[in-house]
Amino acid sequence: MAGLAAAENGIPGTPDDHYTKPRTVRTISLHRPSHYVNEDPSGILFNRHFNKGTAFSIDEREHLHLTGLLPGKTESIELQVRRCYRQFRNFQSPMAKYIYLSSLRERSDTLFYNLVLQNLKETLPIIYTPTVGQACLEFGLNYRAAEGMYFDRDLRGRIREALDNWKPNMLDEVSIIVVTDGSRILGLGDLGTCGMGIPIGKLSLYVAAAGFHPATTLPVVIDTGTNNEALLKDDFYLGCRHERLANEEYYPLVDEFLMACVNKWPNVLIQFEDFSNDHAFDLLEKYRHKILCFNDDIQGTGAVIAAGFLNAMKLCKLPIASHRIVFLGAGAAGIGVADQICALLKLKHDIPVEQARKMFYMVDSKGLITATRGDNLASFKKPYARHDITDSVKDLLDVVKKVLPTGIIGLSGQANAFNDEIIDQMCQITERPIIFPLSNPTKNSECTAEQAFRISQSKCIFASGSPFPPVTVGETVFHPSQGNNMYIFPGLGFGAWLCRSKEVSDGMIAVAAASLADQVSQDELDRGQIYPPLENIRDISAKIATAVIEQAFAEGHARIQRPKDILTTVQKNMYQPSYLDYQPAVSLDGRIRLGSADVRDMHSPIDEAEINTQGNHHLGRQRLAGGA
Ligand SMILES: NC(=O)C1=CN([C@@H]2O[C@H](COP(=O)(O)OP(=O)(O)OC[C@H]3O[C@@H](n4cnc5c(N)ncnc54)[C@H](OP(=O)(O)O)[C@@H]3O)[C@@H](O)[C@H]2O)C=CC1
Ligand SMILES: CC(=O)C(=O)O
Ligand SMILES: [Mg+2]
Repeated sequence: MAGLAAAENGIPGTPDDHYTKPRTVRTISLHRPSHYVNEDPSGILFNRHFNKGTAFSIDEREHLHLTGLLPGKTESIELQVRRCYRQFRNFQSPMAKYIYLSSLRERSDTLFYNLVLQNLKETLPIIYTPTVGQACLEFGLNYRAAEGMYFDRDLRGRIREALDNWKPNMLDEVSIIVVTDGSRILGLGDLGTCGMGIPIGKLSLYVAAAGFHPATTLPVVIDTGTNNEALLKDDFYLGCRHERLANEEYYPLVDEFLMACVNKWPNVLIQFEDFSNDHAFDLLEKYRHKILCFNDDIQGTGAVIAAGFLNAMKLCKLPIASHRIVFLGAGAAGIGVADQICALLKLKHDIPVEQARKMFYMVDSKGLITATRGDNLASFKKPYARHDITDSVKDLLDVVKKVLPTGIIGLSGQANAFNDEIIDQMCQITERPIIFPLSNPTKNSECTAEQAFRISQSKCIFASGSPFPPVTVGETVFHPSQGNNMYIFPGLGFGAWLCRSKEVSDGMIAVAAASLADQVSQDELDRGQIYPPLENIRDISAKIATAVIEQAFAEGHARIQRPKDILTTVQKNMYQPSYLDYQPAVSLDGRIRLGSADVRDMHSPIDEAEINTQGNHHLGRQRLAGGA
């Protein structure tokens, strides 16, 4: 107790001191335990960022006034994780597992992220696609605890004020926001406020895969209504009960939200997620050069699939110019992917964008997109309208027969659209067809991995949006690749945020894609893998973040001093889920001192902030100090 008080009172560095001696850093770990000691002794047991549960040592229990509140045995985190894993395994259904993991995250993010990172293969399909889709569908029914923030038209004019309520940790700092309006959740359509599961899930990946600190993440739903009749009639639906706002009300609400966020947290990265394409492209265009933001469905997906496609082309062994690719789905993701493939071919092979575009044949709900189709084409589709085909082709099989593609990419949300006949047709056209059914969740996938490998006699080069189990054909077991934006957005976002980039530029996205593509070894390629193993996601993200930061410097967007070794700096700044040590000041002092402040912001007000170079539990702290 005395030790904690001493730490609180001055060593090493009071808030004032911080500004004059920027290389000493104070962290929340010094502030918060004493807060609990002084004001709410047992509160630390209920704070997800600080709770250690049975891992509190006897000394800590004394210091923190927890004596008697826990069973006598002090446990290691390893044992705690083993128990959690057993509990996790005991739940039978994916939804029960999802609810269990959500409650674990509410109890202790350290335990949650240890469990997730040690068991990625089992936990990712629960916290992310496909189970997160079901969690969204059941969001109202399963709602348990407040998480994230909601903004609706009744808050117009007061959003900035409402943001001040976001102090889940008494820490007034947010580094990353994932925001949706719930209008296109995975391939499940308009789920209104139930879409909150997606920002929560994506942010869990930002922490697990890239190392954002969980206490600085904020999931948001802008509740602009829903046109989902079933939800509007559902007693448990938690959103506003009105149809979706017309643009006159919609845009001012979203604009106010974005401006309020940037005003409150000038360094924040904002990721747009699952906005329907009538707003997604416009919002991105309006804000991409003004604030640090990107749209994951358009740009993140684009980069991931471009990387996988580049590797798939290596396996096909066809000249690049001979590829013809049919897209089923010409929405946010379809167009985003086509754009990023063009960008990557330019970067890696110097192929002009206009030439690369000619590879693509886009099919939407009305059929093949041609310049003469006669409908009012959305502006984002126009660059891909075919000028060389004038007849109307509606059916996908007919498109395949006409175009004779070397690959088909599904981003339509239409389950089973790649039926046996279509896959068979692809196999007659080319030796190794590229088959990417990328729609999520699993039940919306355009085909299954089993179908694709069976019908193509394992010749296809396959990637799906949601994970499929291994497929055995004859004696051989194939491990289907997962082409999901989760490979890119954590590293892209972390790199952009860490170097305090002014924007997420096209160049930064292209190098992120190139970095991902380059991380697949020849051995993995030979086994048909077009993405690196997901188990290495932290290393993958660190390398992507490094490439992104290099590019941000090259383009003049970065606003920190250039670190000597960018990869090391990235790695040092990644949150590691380990417990804080709540010992008296002497040991705290040793643990928190900043080794070398090689990442420093160069302008006010950020220039007062430490970007921590020890990673782990330390947060940017200018707000803590009551600063700017
Ligand atoms: N693997 C991954 O990482 C990602 C996967 N996705 C998945 O991609 C899917 C689409 O997402 P997104 O692009 O944002 O959605 P959009 O609504 O923007 O686009 C959907 C597209 O599919 C077309 N479409 C709908 N029904 C049919 C049909 N019956 N036949 C042919 N085309 C059809 C639409 O046509 P029209 O334009 O005429 O309406 C539209 O072009 C979702 O399932 C989503 O989960 C998305 C992002 C990332
Ligand atoms: C993965 C993703 O972002 C989507 O399906 O929308
Ligand atoms: Mg999405």
